[in-house]
Amino acid sequence: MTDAFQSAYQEEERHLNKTLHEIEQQLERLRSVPVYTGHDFTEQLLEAGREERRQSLAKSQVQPYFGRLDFHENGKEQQYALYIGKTGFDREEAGEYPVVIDWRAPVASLFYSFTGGDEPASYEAPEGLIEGLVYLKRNVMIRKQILERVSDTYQRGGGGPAVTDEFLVYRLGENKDNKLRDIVSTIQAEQDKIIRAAKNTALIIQGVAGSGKTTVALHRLAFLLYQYKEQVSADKMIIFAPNRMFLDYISEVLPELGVGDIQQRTFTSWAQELLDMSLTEQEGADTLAYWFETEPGKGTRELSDEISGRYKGSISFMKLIQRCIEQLEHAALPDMDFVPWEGALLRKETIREWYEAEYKPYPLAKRKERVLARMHRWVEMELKKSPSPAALKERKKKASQREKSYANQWPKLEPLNLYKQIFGATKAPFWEADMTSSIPEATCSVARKDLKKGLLREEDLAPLVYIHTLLHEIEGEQRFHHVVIDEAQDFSPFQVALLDQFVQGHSFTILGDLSQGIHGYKGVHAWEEMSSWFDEEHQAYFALTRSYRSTMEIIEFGNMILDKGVHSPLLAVPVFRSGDPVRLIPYGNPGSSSRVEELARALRHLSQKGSYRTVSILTRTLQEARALHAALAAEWRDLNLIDGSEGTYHGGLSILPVYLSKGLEFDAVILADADRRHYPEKQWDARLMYVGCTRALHELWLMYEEELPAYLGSAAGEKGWPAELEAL
Ligand SMILES: Nc1ncnc2c1ncn2[C@@H]1O[C@H](COP(=O)(O)OP(=O)(O)OP(=O)(O)O)[C@@H](O)[C@H]1O
Repeated sequence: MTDAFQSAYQEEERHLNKTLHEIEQQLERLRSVPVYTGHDFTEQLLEAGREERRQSLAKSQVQPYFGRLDFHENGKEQQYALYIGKTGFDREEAGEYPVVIDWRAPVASLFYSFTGGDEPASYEAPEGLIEGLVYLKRNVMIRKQILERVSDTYQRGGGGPAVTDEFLVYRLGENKDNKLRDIVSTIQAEQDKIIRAAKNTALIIQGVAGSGKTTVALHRLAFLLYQYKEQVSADKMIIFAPNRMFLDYISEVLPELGVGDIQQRTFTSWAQELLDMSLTEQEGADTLAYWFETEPGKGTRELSDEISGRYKGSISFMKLIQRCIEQLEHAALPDMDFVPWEGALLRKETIREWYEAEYKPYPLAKRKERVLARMHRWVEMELKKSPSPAALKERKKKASQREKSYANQWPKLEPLNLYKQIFGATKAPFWEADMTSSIPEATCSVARKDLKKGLLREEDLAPLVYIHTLLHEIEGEQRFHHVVIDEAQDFSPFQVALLDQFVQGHSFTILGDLSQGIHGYKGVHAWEEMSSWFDEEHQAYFALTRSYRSTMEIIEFGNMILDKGVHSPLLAVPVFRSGDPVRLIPYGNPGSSSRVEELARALRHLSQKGSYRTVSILTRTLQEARALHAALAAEWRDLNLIDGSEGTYHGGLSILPVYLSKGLEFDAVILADADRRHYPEKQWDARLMYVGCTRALHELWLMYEEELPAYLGSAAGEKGWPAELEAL
């Protein structure tokens, strides 16, 4: 330990003790106030405030802060050491700065945006731009009140490189369990810009695998809740993610950041709830099986824009639906007078006047409701003119029947029914026949058959919800303050445009990676397909190119697949963290007779190695994952098979098909059957291979039969088993 380091450590230890003492004193004072349980509203509010502080201080007591920035603001007499933590708290007596500053506060942005250099640094405060000089940037790692590590990334006049990544590299080298974690202590400048971007913008973030997209989006939610507390509330924010297991995987980050109540859904479950209908569980599984469970040697199916998922997800289909509903609005009103009984007449011109002028601003279902209600009121007024009780009774009866039959003349305003009409699965009398002629014939005939059988697909949900919104109003409680879409490359432009109707101020965080777009049969192939929906001034595009998940060796290997297989220019820039070489191991090692035995051998080795907590075998298909799991289950009772139906990710040892591994990460990955037969040289197969390889944090082994795909030909990996296993 150098002297400088020792004195820094001692200084921080003293500061930590002082801070813990301050927290303890504040907590003691709060605890000494008896808890108020009475009915006085003001007292109740005060009690709620005290309880909030008690909880937040109790949290701070475990790890009060993680960073320090010494800053000399222009015009101030002296520099201050600003300590930054997950939650801030003030001194009880007035002071220049709080004891700990919340990481989301404007001044804390300096801690993230400052990347070294002796020039003045600045941050945007509510009162304007604040400038000054940074003297020290320090990471302080405290676990359970114990100071474990002090690491300076910048010291004014320190000579060496402006900012080193030593602390970041240390954090990235840790092993991972079954949950994604917060990164407040090491947020990077390019990530911080996204987290702090203005609320009312549709942010589209293209980020390479492992660039922190998911993590950054979650931190952004915590930031928006802090920065715009008056305008947004957690229960009005929603995260859309691909499946329930992924939602479970990311479920710890927000609570770690002190944020609760944010809705986390799949698009399917949200849409089904809104429509009050359900798809069969089987539908999702069938779609995945159709696209991914192909025979070895065949590779993924060919894609084109004629594919029904692509068409049904397009803005042109959305516009077609809009035109159909507009025509329906023109044609919906029955073209007839209303005669509740002989001798009484409500002229069609009068009814049309209500429908087309007075109720025009309302959506169709409401217009219909209003017209019928007004007609009923008119009937009641007319009934009052009845000459006798007997006539009144007779007229009432007739009027009621005729009101019913008049209402039946209106079209059924029911989304599924109208949707069927669009594809000709039932008669479509309310719009012109050529209205739907632009739907590709293949899409139309498949949809017609499906709908006649009562089969709905995931791709039908956005159109159905859209029809629902055109017919009915979007209720206040259905609106969002902010929407996050993770894995957005698998979303359609239609889905985004639909959600735009539900969110205020185009407030979106849309994140994904085109190179990982393995669901090309429904997702976007270029971000312009989505961004074109938003006006220039309502959108911003960010590209994250640094990858934090994997070692340099794995990232470089992934880049080769991107370049030669996916043909993507979006290569990843590694953080300088070196590890073991990527291994390329052909099956057929002498002494080992089968593929299963060799995969077992690899799993045995990696699961016993070091302190890896998560190791996975990725297969090309679910069928292969099932068979392998059955073969290995006797040796590993705790080996999890992930088949897409589960709601929880358990970590530990897993076997899963590669297409279900998206978004997850593992300390070590064994990519089974990484050969040409399983991954032919097609762009979509190369994407699957890319997704699989980029799941690994520290170690990646590819095992294969015969030949590797050509794009791995010049692979910068090491061939064969590691020396210690080779010798066995
Ligand atoms: N600034 C950072 N400091 C420390 N760790 C980071 C940082 N940014 C990202 N990470 C880590 O990198 C890993 C990848 O993050 P995340 O899953 O959010 O990336 P992603 O871009 O969504 O990945 P993918 O698209 O491959 O699923 C996680 O383990 C995350 O904790």
